[in-house]
Amino acid sequence: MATKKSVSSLTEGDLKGKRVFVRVDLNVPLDDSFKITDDTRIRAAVPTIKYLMSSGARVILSSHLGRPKGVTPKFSLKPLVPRLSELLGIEVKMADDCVGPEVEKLVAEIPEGGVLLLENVRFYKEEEKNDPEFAKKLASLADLYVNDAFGTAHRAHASTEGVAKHLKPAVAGFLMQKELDYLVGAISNPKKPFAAIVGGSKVSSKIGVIESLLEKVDILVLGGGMIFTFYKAQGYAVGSSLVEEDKLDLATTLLEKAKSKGVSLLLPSDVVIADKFAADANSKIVPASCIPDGWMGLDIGPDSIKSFSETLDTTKTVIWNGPMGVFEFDKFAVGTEAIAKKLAELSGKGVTTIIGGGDSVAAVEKVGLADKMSHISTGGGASLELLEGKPLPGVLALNDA
Ligand SMILES: Nc1ncnc2c1ncn2[C@@H]1O[C@H](COP(=O)(O)OP(=O)(O)O)[C@@H](O)[C@H]1O
Ligand SMILES: O=C(OP(=O)(O)O)[C@H](O)COP(=O)(O)O
Repeated sequence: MATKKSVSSLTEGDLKGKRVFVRVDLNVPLDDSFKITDDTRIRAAVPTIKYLMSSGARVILSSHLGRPKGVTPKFSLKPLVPRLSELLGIEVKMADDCVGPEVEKLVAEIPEGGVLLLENVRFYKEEEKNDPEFAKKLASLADLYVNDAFGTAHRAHASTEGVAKHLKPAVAGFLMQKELDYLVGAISNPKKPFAAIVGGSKVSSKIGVIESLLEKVDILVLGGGMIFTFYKAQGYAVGSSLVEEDKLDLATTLLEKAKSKGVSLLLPSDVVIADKFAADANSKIVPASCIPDGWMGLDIGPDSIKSFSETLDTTKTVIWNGPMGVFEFDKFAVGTEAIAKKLAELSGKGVTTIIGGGDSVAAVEKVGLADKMSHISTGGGASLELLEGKPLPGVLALNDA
């Protein structure tokens, strides 16, 4: 992807008094009483908004929340207003809609440096359809466009893609820029040795990532549920571990590919097995090659942690996507937590550590090490697509630098 124009290239002269449509990803988790349980994405959106505010722009914020089918009060963005106001240090106004005369009136009232949050853009089915007329309506609210919604950049929707065709300039926000710098920049031009750690439940959901990373890394460490498909392909006994029977040939091909490319591929040498898929399951540690019938592997074992750690000690860049085990159960979170701690330690020694979204981020946050990493992505699906080498529609639509 060509380098895109950044909001940082816009001066006060470009922004003062201008209406700026800013697509952010405020898709944060809310509990049953609409309390925000993780505000990371709101905090991540702040630098761009503050930059625009301090340049005297009139800021129109647009986001989705969840996957509503039509207007659904429980997916309203209203519960986010207090936290957003607190972080920005001003009273953020909220519109009940995202297009139409009422919204136009509220937009006209935004003072220089003020912020208006539009209601959930997915209340309109036209958003996900990238309907050109709807995109035009959104665009008609503003003079220029900033896309800072990295988490939604893999979607070609009206507010992430269509709207960019109608507003000039259409630029990347600071968060978008940072995500691209790390997930594209650091990976296409890494300090070597460069290692990738890929885990998670299934090999089928990570094929594209593994294949793409095999072209770039020196070391590939595999963990999580996907390893059992690799073991079974090698003829090991896997008990009742998670196996994708239709991906056995693929696993063999990936192992061969790693070999032919000179990539050092590490699978765990021992695993923690359980007699049922439950937090209170009985567990024991066994060599990875002999899991008894009726038992399933739910984490990597201590020898694997040791050898993975020793290998990671030799690296200068590490990217991690997907947990090493069922980290949601404390008993099987040890491997994932050990990797998180290892990466935090390596960051302190100058190694670039990138956490590529999804559950690995949740795992790093669970152990309180998020601020120790070089970069933690705010996008699960988006970071996976980037790592697979796919261009993101929300980025493609922006003006070239
Ligand atoms: N050995 C395992 N058996 C079954 N599920 C596993 C195992 N290891 C990890 N998982 C599960 O994988 C899930 C995350 O997988 P995935 O969605 O592919 O990762 P990510 O969200 O990081 O991309 C977690 O819910 C975790 O419990
Ligand atoms: O939370 C999101 O994606 P993610 O869970 O893959 O990080 C984004 O807000 C995109 O949401 P979507 O997958 O409903 O388009």
